[in-house]
Amino acid sequence: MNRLKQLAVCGQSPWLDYMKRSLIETGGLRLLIEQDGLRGVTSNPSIFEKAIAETDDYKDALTAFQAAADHGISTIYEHLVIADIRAAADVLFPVYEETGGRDGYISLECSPYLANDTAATMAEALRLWTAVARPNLMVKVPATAAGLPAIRHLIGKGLNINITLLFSVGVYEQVVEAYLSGLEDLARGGGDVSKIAGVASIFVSRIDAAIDKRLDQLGDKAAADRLRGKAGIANAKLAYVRYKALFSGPRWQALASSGAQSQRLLWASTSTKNPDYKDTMYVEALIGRDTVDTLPPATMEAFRDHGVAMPDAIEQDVPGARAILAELERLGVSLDEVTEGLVKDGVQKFADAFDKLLGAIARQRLSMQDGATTRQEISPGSAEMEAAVAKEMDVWRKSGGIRRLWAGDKSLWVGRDEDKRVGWLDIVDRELGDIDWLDSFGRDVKHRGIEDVVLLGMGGSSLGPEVLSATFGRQVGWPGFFMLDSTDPAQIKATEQAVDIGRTLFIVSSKSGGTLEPNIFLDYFLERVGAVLGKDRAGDHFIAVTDPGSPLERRAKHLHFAHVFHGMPSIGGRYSVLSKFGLAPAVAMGIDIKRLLETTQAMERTCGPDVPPAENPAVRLGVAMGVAATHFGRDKVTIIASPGITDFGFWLEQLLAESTGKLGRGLIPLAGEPVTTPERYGNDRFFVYLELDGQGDPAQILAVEALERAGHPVARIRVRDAWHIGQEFFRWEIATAVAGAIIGIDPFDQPDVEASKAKTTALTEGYATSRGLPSREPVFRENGLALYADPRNAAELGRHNTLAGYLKSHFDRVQMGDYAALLAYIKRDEAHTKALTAMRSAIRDKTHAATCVGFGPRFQHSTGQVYKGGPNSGVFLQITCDDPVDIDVPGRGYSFGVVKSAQAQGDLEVLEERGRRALRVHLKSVDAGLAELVRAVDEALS
Ligand SMILES: O=C(CO)[C@@H](O)[C@H](O)[C@H](O)[C@H](O)COP(=O)(O)O
Ligand SMILES: O=C[C@H](O)COP(=O)(O)O
Repeated sequence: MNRLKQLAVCGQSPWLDYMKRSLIETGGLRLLIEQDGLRGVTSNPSIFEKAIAETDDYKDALTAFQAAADHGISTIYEHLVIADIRAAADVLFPVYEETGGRDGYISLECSPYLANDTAATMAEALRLWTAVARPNLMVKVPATAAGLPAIRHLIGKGLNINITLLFSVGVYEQVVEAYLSGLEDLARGGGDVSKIAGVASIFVSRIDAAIDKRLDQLGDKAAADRLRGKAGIANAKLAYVRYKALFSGPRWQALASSGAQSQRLLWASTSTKNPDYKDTMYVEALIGRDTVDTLPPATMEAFRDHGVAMPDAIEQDVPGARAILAELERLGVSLDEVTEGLVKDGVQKFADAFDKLLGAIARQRLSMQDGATTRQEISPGSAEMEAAVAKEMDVWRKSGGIRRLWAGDKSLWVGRDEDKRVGWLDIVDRELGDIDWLDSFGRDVKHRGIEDVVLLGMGGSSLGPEVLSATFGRQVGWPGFFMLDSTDPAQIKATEQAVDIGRTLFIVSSKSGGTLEPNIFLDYFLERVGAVLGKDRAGDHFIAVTDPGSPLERRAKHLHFAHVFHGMPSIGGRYSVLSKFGLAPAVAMGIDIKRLLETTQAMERTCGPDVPPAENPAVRLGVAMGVAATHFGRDKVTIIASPGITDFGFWLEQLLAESTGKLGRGLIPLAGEPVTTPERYGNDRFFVYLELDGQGDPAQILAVEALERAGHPVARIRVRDAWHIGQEFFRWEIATAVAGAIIGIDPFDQPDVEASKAKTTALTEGYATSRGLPSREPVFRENGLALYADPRNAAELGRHNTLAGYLKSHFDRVQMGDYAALLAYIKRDEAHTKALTAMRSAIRDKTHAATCVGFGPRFQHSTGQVYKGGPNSGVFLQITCDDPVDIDVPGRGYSFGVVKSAQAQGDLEVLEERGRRALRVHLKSVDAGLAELVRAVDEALS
């Protein structure tokens, strides 16, 4: 007789500890049932990892599934695995029927990531049970502290449960208790207990592997030789003794009389790990009535070939088994300690296998995408950095960092209210579900013959739409787009003059609704529109994007705005571009937001909670930036963006600076700095090169290659086309949150931006009552330029006879690892940008420091956070100017020029209060003054 068939004669059911698609498709499983008397199958994450990652069995199914639509990694995994489980269940169904539901089962394990989470395990088990929809399924739940209550609950709900990762007899007793209580719950609720089957899987060989190792370390060779390879079987024998006791007596009889089956012991981990042991050792010793033995193919083959079936072997020499375990205890080898460690280790092993499995699926998904997800490559710069990044990546993998991030686990950051700030993670799906309203708004804009759209807003409420407008360009047949984020009177006038006021739609965008700038822009343009169209009709040319219940919403309603779009309180401004803050302006510009969002969805899946760090581009990027900054002082994130997506750099500056720049830490992002040769950069840079496919600037490309060769870390991202810009928003949002966790800050607050806002408001309100701003005496004047410094900075600068002398002294304060920032409260236009760029290049080339340029007050709502709240490594030159033409803010008692002065003054005061190295230069005439300043900076640095 086939030796395997003898097991059934001995009362034991042989199951197969293995699964892969071809086993079912080729009829192999059916043959095992027919020829070997196989009665069931078990699977686990390691088994599916080998099946999916190491065979070609699933290639066609995966291709077909992805051809229909793109899916997330877990969805693909479940699609493949559930199909296998169902197919195997169907092949095993005749066994299930023949044995009256005692055998014929296939097991499917809950995600090992959930092993320490009762509620999530329960939800997952129920979901899998429903999805597989086969009566001969067993859902596997681990015997962890969190698993035990889930086991009882699930049995009570009528599920067949295989309890896995069970090692200790003590825990086994709790498992039986959960089983019995679950059945009693089910009966109490009117359920049929006779329909329930369950097994308790005791892992055998792993116990020996762990104990043998300890024995070898004892230094008592005789004892080690006596006890080696004995503990696993001894432990199983004692478990069997308990099985017989626990499934007898009145409590059990009451259930049995209602048709309940006992929960059989299943021997798992039955292949020998030590080649010195007989390969059928764990099968032969564990034969016993009413048990299951699950065998991997090689063990099954070995037993078929030369196994010896001795009935009731499990009941032989139980006193000997007790003696073995007692001797181990005497020798100081604690079985409890070992088995406890094995549960933890087992969870980690399955999680490791699951990581590999999901990683393999993620790679296969990407390889099928033909570039639908934008690619990213990171050159680490040095071997040390590569090693440090790899170490941190492992921390992220082992601690489930990306899953915790997606779950909003605030302990990943500083543990305040970060869990309430992660609404941006699934915003793309939400917005796709709400797209009709936005579309009808787009039709309305078109229908009304709007010529231009002007967005009034600051920072997170404006930089995203600015990127969208610049990246997509003007859409044929749709309005032009302008954005106003400056209180500079000349800038406001220029915006007003660029549009036809009577045919313009104004989008007032403010998340809080209380920010001063958008509110006073609204005051001004409302009056302008009213003057052209009549006061009563003015409101109809405005829409608002704001959080529900904000002061702006109240104003919008009062003024009869054409539309009010709501943001979500769980999404901070700089993370809001894929919500209404970016989408409402995009629709008004005529951008197909459905296409934009659907393209972005691919990146959302690529960076999902189920994509392990090695395959998750956002984690890789965030870890690289975080490690570069915290371990290598490379905290100057230098953004080089190709033509076509230049403005993305300004959005990214805000995201990185405001998110990470606080508590004296953070990344200092800088965009718009011209590229140069490697030796002109310090060792404090982390470069990011973003290239819009087909629009790469050859000079930038060569420069980036040289940087890589010179050993600077560089992240390269190639954006396929404009539609893929949404993917970048999403990638960088996650990467920033990851980097924030490594830096150890709350990436969702902006305390120092709020401080500046408060200061500006106080100064402007003070002006309205006193008609003046506090004034200061300059420390020096020359050629229409005046220098201002607080006493500390003035003392540090010393006394000089020339402007260049002061500037030299100021920039001499730039040390290795510092950065220099030009903060200019002047009109943002090409000529001024050019002059500031000339200055920053000169400073960079002379000092090798990173340089930043910000136009005020725009930068206050962006990089301003890190300048004030980040490391004290900035040397600031504030540039202010007289405004020859000023504009009154209607009804407020002050002008835009006053607001701008208050903003500059407030900002400088905060910088000074924070001990920053700061100097202000005031230009009487902006153009002549700038030219003079460029000259003086050159002289100072020569
Ligand atoms: O389903 C079960 C147990 O219920 C089995 O698949 C179980 O997971 C396996 O036997 C073990 O994981 C295999 O353990 P090992 O041979 O790797 O030590
Ligand atoms: O980045 C955010 C700016 O400070 C503007 O804030 P807000 O959208 O609440 O007006």
